[in-house]
Amino acid sequence: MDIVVEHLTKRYGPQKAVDNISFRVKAGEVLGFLGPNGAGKTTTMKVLSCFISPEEGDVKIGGYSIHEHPEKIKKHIGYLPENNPLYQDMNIIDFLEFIAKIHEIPKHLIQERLLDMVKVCGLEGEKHKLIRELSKGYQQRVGLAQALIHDPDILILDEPTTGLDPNQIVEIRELIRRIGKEKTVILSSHILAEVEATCDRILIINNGRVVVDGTAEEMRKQAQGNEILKLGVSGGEINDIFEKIMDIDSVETVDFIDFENQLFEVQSYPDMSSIKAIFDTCVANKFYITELTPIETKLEDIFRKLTTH
Ligand SMILES: Nc1ncnc2c1ncn2[C@@H]1O[C@H](COP(=O)(O)OP(=O)(O)OP(=O)(O)O)[C@@H](O)[C@H]1O
Repeated sequence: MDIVVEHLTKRYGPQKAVDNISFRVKAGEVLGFLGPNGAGKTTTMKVLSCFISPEEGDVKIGGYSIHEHPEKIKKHIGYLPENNPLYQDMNIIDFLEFIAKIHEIPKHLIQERLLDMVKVCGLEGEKHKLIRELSKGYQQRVGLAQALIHDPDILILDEPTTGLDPNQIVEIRELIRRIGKEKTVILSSHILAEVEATCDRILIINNGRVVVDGTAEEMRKQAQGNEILKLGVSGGEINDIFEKIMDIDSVETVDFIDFENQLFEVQSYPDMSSIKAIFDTCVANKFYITELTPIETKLEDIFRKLTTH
């Protein structure tokens, strides 16, 4: 099921929490919704899940508009809200049964669905425990199970790994990746590595507006520009090495990184690579290379550049 968001605006009083955003998610895609605190991620997810209405714009899910068919849309959406509110005094099975009834799953199918969810979300060992007795990671699994119980085509997960320890984070990410093979998923986070590890595509929002829409690879390419290399050279005097590298036609700048270890940062002219010429120059001058590695623009740097005011 495709999601089409068109010119969406949501205000809280005078503040535009979401400001004229448009994007699409194709069926089967896992989209990472990334932005700093207060960017408008939760607000957008609540609109998509039909919990709040926008002032302007529309969202079409499988062709249905949120304005005209919110009830139809809700049947196709599984939503895991931020902070995952659960009924603490129910055990897992009773809680999931309660949610299944809310979704009006036919009585004769409920038992099968419950067992399915317990299996998919890895809850077998804990299924008779009260929710308040569960670790945070297991509570998050219960949250995923409640979002999935009516077998929705679309899963909307608001910061699903917040508050988990590193092992739990890896487990929940793996679970999401597995689920993402069969469903369209939108996942919000303010952690870049998380989105990169789990998602096919990344949408960065800031101050309620979309600032980037693409794959991690595309973002890197866009920001990369010129080739930048970290170069270590020995077997010669440092200023001599500096000059010989600077003499290479494709080299635009050479900077010292570490004088003692003879490390340089070498930047080439646009669309040029200096790797072969550096190698040839070192051989011709009887220098030897101790290190030659491309310096990648970190996604964190791109994110910071795009989202700091
Ligand atoms: N119910 C509300 N009433 C008033 N303002 C709100 C309400 N909900 C959100 N806001 C404001 O709208 C803006 C966007 O909030 P939102 O929760 O959508 O951001 P977010 O990207 O999910 O942030 P976070 O990563 O911190 O959860 C914020 O400035 C927030 O204070």
